[in-house]
Amino acid sequence: MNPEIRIVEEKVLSDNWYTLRKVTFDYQRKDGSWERQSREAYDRGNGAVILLYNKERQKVILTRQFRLPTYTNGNPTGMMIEACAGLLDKDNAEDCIRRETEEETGYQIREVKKIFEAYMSPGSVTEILYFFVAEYSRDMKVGEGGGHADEQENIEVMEIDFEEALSMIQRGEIKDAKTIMLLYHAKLNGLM
Ligand SMILES: Nc1nc2c(ncn2[C@@H]2O[C@H](COP(=O)(O)OP(=O)(O)O[C@H]3O[C@H](CO)[C@@H](O)[C@H](O)[C@@H]3O)[C@@H](O)[C@H]2O)c(=O)[nH]1
Ligand SMILES: [Mg+2]
Repeated sequence: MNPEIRIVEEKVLSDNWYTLRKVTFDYQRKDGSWERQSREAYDRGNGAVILLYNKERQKVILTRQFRLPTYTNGNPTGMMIEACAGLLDKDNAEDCIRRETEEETGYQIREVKKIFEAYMSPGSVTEILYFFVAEYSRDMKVGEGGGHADEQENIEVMEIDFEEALSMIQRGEIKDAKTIMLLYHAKLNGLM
């Protein structure tokens, strides 16, 4: 699709849980000459994330869970506060986020609104993430949430004041990019 790129070889380096590939390609420079490059790309599929908000009570629903990669890189407890999110299976992003919301938070939401999509780590991870927002209310609570027990998710559900969530970003207590993007989107667009 891009005439300035020619894929030469794709080699799977690891396919234990997700797939790590080394891709060798020729890249045409501005002066017309070609140079050979290779890059590793980690493919763990695509995902969807959602901010649940209640305008009347000025609250948002977030989750807290252990994230091993952060534990190996400077997060002393490994715990992360994040908006509810999940990987897409074969379903579309909207069905995925409804299902994931009920599994992780226990809320059965109605209207969801897609706000944008973003590559979260374009130099190394293939994933594109679909961003949603939805209003929730107490009567939509149909279960405890917590995630899939057989997937060992152990997700804690938190209901937090919107302004407090924004302060938690400033204090470094919320350090997850997708969650920061959603909270700032809500602030910037007057969702609350
Ligand atoms: N056994 C095993 N399980 C794994 C491994 N990697 C992930 N899992 C499990 O696979 C499940 C994936 O859960 P989801 O809720 O579908 O995805 P997520 O991890 O919350 O993904 C969301 O957050 C990611 C990090 O920000 C995003 O990258 C992703 O797009 C999405 O938003 C979790 O139970 C997780 O523990 C692994 O290497 N081994
Ligand atoms: Mg999840």
